[in-house]
Amino acid sequence: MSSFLKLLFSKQEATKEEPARAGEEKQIKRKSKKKQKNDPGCTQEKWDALVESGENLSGVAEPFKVSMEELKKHNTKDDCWIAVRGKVYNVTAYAPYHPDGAKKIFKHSGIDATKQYMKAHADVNEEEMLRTCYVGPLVDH
Ligand code: HEM
Repeated sequence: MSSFLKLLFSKQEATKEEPARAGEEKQIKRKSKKKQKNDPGCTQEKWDALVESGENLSGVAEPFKVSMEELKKHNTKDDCWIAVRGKVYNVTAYAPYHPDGAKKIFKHSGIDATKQYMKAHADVNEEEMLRTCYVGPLVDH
C-alpha cells in the first residue's frame, strides 16, 4: 500500500472512532454523576439474592385483601406498606435498597403511591422485585 493510501485509511479510522469514543466518555460522566442514595452495601444484586432466597418478607403468613383503612396503619419505618398498581407490599425490608433512598419510600408509607411510582419509573417491575413482600390486593371497603 502506498504511503498516501495508508495515510488516507488511518485518517478515516480516526474520524470513524472519534464520535463513538466521545459519546462513551459522556455516558460514563453522566452515570457517575447520578447519585445513588441506597444504604451502603444495599445493592440491587443483594436485594435480588434476598428475594431469590424465597424468605417471606411480607410480615403476613398468607396474602389477604387489604383495605385503605388497614393500609394507612402501616406507615412507620419499622412497618411500612405501600400500594402500587392495586397491590400492597410490605417494603420495610426493601427501603434501604431503594436507589433513590429509603426516605422516598418512607415518605409514601401507608398510601397508594401508584401515581408517584409511575411518574418516577413506570418500567420498574415491582411485582417481580417485591414478590416476597406481597401483602395482598388493595380493596376499597
Ligand atoms: C414501592 C416500591 C418501589 C420500588 C420497588 C422502587 C424501585 C426503584 C428502582 C429499581 C429504581 C432504580 C430504577 C432506575 O434507575 O431506573 C428506583 C429509582 C427511583 N425511585 Fe423508586 N421504587 C419504589 C417506590 C418509589 C416511590 C413511591 C417513589 C416516589 C416518587 C419512587 C421514586 C424513585 C425515584 C425518583 C428514583 C430515581 C429515578 C432516576 O434516577 O431516574 N420510588 N426505584
